Amino acid sequence: MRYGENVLPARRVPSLPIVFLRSLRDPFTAVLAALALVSTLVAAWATASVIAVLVVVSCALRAAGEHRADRSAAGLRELVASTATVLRRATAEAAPASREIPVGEVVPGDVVRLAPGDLVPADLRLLRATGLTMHQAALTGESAPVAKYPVDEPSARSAPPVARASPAEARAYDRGAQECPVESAYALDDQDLDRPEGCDQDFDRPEVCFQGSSVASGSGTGVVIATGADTRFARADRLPEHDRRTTAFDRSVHGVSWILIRFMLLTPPLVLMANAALRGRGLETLPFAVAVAVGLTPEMLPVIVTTTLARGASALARERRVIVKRLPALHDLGAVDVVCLDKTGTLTQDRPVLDRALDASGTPDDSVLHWAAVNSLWTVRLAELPSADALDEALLDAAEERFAEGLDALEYDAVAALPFDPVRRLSTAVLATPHRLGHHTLVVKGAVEDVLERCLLTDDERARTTELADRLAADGLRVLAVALAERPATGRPFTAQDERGLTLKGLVALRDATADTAAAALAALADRGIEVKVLTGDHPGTAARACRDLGLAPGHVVTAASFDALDDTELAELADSSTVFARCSPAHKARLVRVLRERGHVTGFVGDGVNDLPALRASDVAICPPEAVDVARETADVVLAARDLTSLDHAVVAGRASAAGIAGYLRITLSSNLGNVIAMLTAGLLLPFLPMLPSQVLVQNLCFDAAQLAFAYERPRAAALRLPLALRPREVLASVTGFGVLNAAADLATFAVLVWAVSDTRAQPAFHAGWFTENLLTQALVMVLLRTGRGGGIPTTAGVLALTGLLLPLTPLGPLIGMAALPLAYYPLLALVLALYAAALRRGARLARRTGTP
Ligand SMILES: Nc1ncnc2c1ncn2[C@@H]1O[C@H](COP(=O)(O)OP(=O)(O)OP(=O)(O)O)[C@@H](O)[C@H]1O
Repeated sequence: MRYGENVLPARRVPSLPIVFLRSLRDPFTAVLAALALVSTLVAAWATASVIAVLVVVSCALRAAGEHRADRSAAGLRELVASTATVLRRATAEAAPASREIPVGEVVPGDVVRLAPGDLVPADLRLLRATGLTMHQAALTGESAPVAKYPVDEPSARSAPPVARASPAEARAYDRGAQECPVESAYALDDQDLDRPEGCDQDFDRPEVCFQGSSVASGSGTGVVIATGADTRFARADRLPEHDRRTTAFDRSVHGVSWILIRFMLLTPPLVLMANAALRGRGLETLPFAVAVAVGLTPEMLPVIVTTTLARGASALARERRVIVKRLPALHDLGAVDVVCLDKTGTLTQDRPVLDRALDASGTPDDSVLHWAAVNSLWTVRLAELPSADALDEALLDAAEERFAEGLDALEYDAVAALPFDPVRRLSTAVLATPHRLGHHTLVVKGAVEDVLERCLLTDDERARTTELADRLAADGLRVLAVALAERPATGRPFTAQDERGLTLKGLVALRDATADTAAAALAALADRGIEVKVLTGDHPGTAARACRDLGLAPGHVVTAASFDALDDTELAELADSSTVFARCSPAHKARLVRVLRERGHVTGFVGDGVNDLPALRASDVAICPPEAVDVARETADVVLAARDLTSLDHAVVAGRASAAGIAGYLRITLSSNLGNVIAMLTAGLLLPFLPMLPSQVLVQNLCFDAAQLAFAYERPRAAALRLPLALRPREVLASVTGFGVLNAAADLATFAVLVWAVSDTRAQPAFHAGWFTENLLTQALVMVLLRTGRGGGIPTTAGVLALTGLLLPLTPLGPLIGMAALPLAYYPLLALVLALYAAALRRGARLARRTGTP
């Protein structure tokens, strides 16, 4: 292949060595490496080597897990990858035809068609455009859509953003495919290939659509000028930081990690100072201080997190056909307590059929359908949309059926079109008025309020039409108003300003059935303690009726215009207490999601259209059905199973299972580690010698870490799946501190036993062995008694850990790391301490379950 595959270099799955090197950048690893360095500097070779082993083992495990996860995520992404619509000839003689091809197969010279919601598959120079606006936020950071239009001279940047087709172009539409100058290709000229270098202002070029951007509205046709690594996106050395919001995962797992890292960094100086002040010890305690800090680290956290999430995601894909594209999103799904959904295409099928066409007085009138269909036909044709949107398609189907001449009844000489745009909620076609030379007819259709606002009507007429539309909407119908206007032909391009002083023609009402699985899905979400909110661009009446039909009480429906004046705090309150929000623009939907998140809700958003894009980006978890437009699928973290909204419930359950696994691991590891650290510090100050040698602390750590890998294979209990599971660092740490203190009490009781049993406190090796054994036994107990799930072989693993604790000091390895056999009298007393500890742990775990503490 001459140009290679059209894939961004960054999109390729990184190789194992690269993933390994990347895992070294983990903050825990960095701190461990720093501690190993400190140990090396003071020639504490044993400590340094054990830490190095810990680092290598945890990084290798993590890299293997991540590499597997990356590969399977790439495989899963592939399943929902977007395609591009190109014009190609099958053979050199054949006529060019429009076809969908994988984005990777796009080559320079291909002619690509763009429609709302499409991702730009490569860098394109526009040949034609109609009302085309692009989201370029990924390239420029600018969130408002920018207009794109072809210019004769690529350098002529002052051309206005027109939404116009020349009459010749319009008439030639049907011949367009035959005339299109393609082979697989369009003859690229030097100017195309001479792409300007370097400066970001390239992105301002109106005639070029850049890979990395997506179509906000309108349509266009362009020739590919660069693919893969040659695109401006791939070559840009400075792109704006992708402002991915901080998600629930960042706040919980990362939040806990950073608190721990601060503790780890503080521990060595504190241990040194305390030992110096109270025991007069000097730098010789440094290896011990380092070991204590290492003892606090949950080294396996990244491994457990990656493995748990990757296993959850691949099971979800296999069993439920739900694709999780960004692994931490699975954890976030478990924490979601509010799900916002758009209505059309998510709760309804988005396969509307015409119900009736009425004039302004409510009398059936086929001419209203005629003009609505004329608008649909010409906005779709002139905009060269690869496919009509569902409302337009329904109107065209109805017209074909209703009028004897079928679609021929709609043939006019069309001049221009302003395609539908979810912000304006209108579409306009401009026709050469038949038999009136020099006059144009504007045919406007759209949301009732927006069309009426542009019509010449008395207050009475306006009120009557609004009432009629409300009645139709309350019946669950989707209502569009149709209006006309005649204008003298001026030769200047048509703009939105021309849609004024219209004459109302009437209303068309369409029926859209609710999605088959929507009612069951809403009930399942409510059962799981998730609040559902509907955010739609549609009429409040239609939205309320659809919700009622699905068993969701709409309450008072809030319209977007009514909350524009509210500040964020007021809106957050309103958003919290209301269920349905109608007439929302894309920005309204995003604002609602944002204020809900700022109020502390973990918010998922399910949407399928371009109008949902800002809200998808603003949410904690962006979710879409597989039929969603390209850019929604690209933005989404989770793509649901085809036509099955109940798969959202399965995804939530899988999310809660992973979050519960991670929470369980954190509680067990951290409480155990914290207990050990508190006990060691206290004992260190009371004893004339170190309570454990650094190498012993680290070996014990290694054994515990290895045992904990079992947590990645645990299944949660049903109780853990009942409610949203948000890990809040403060709550996690409070519960960890409680169990940690309990653990430290058991350790210190053992310390007392040891002082008694190993009567000669100078018999350090026996003392160390006693404490080593007790530590691993208490850790085994914690694993069994504090776990929140089932399976995963935890009891067996805990058994092996306990045996290691009992037997290791007796093996040749014992003396090697400074341990000796213990007197037999120690064991019954140790059993007593453990029994008391187990009883206290049970009570604590019951209490934590009752109070819902993680
Ligand atoms: N092709 C179209 N031509 C003219 N008007 C349209 C067209 N499509 C939608 N509308 C009008 O614009 C309104 C808003 O459309 P938008 O696509 O933003 O949301 P929606 O499809 O109604 O609902 P949701 O936000 O739930 O997907 C619609 O309710 C309808 O009145």
